[in-house]
Amino acid sequence: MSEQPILQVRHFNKHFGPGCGHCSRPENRGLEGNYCPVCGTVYACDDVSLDLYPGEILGIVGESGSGKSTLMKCLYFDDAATSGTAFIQDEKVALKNVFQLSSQQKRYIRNHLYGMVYQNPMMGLKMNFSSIGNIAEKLIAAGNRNVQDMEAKGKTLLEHVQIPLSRMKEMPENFSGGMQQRVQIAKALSNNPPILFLDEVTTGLDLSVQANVLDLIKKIQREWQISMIVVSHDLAVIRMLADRTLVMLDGSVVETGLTDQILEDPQHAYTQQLVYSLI
Ligand SMILES: Nc1ncnc2c1ncn2[C@@H]1O[C@H](COP(=O)(O)OP(=O)(O)OP(=O)(O)O)[C@@H](O)[C@H]1O
Repeated sequence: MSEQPILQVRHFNKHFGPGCGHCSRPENRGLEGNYCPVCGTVYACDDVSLDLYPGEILGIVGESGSGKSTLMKCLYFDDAATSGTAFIQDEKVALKNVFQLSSQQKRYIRNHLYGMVYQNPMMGLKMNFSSIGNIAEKLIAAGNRNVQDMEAKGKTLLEHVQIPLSRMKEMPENFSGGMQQRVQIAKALSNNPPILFLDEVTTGLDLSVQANVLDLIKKIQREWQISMIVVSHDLAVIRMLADRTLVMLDGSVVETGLTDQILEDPQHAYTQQLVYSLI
């Protein structure tokens, strides 16, 4: 791929705990899974590097506890990275390690460059605001002030994610799980972000609803050319969406490549297990 990545992460670490003589040297960690048996420090993400290219969907797959959500949370600044670098291709923050920016600069990135869709809609939506009010909230954070413009934009987005406009004044708490996810997606798209994170967005939904949300994500990617990172424990979801895939196990990346290539010729024993479970 010749283009520059829109997001480049290098040697990212997120550890929970103080570390000790037994585990603090990477070459001699002696971990059990992802934690130190001596001091209990959890190495949730350990030396993770990735590139996200313009307009692609990068899938991150791994079992529960492999560190996928921790990676998303730190990239989205819901949590602080322990160490490592992340660079975004944007004139305001170019060449700056975004993990080390001020909270004001991080807010700029969240409001203008990032969208996030959480597994739990309660984390991404204000359940006691109307659906269109949720979108307006994000638009206001991104600097919009014109009420008519915001209403027009909110309606367009809700239509785009197939929420009937007759229900736009309703609170998401009245909606089904699939509808809540679609409102979350509309909200996440409202600031036209070049980068969208989707963390287990179909987990817990019925299969038919899941298929509907996955189709919507594919449609958005095709039409808007947004770069996306899609996290799932389910390789079938990643297979449907991702151009390239990164496989995580116990906080580390064990395999990365084109999704088709990983599905056809998995190299790591854990990836082989994941692929064979699809058959
Ligand atoms: N605040 C925390 N304190 C201590 N350990 C944590 C904390 N948050 C996450 N962990 C640990 O970090 C590891 C990675 O968790 P993470 O939630 O990122 O995994 P995951 O792959 O997203 O799995 P799941 O989808 O089940 O959340 C786990 O061992 C988890 O217990």
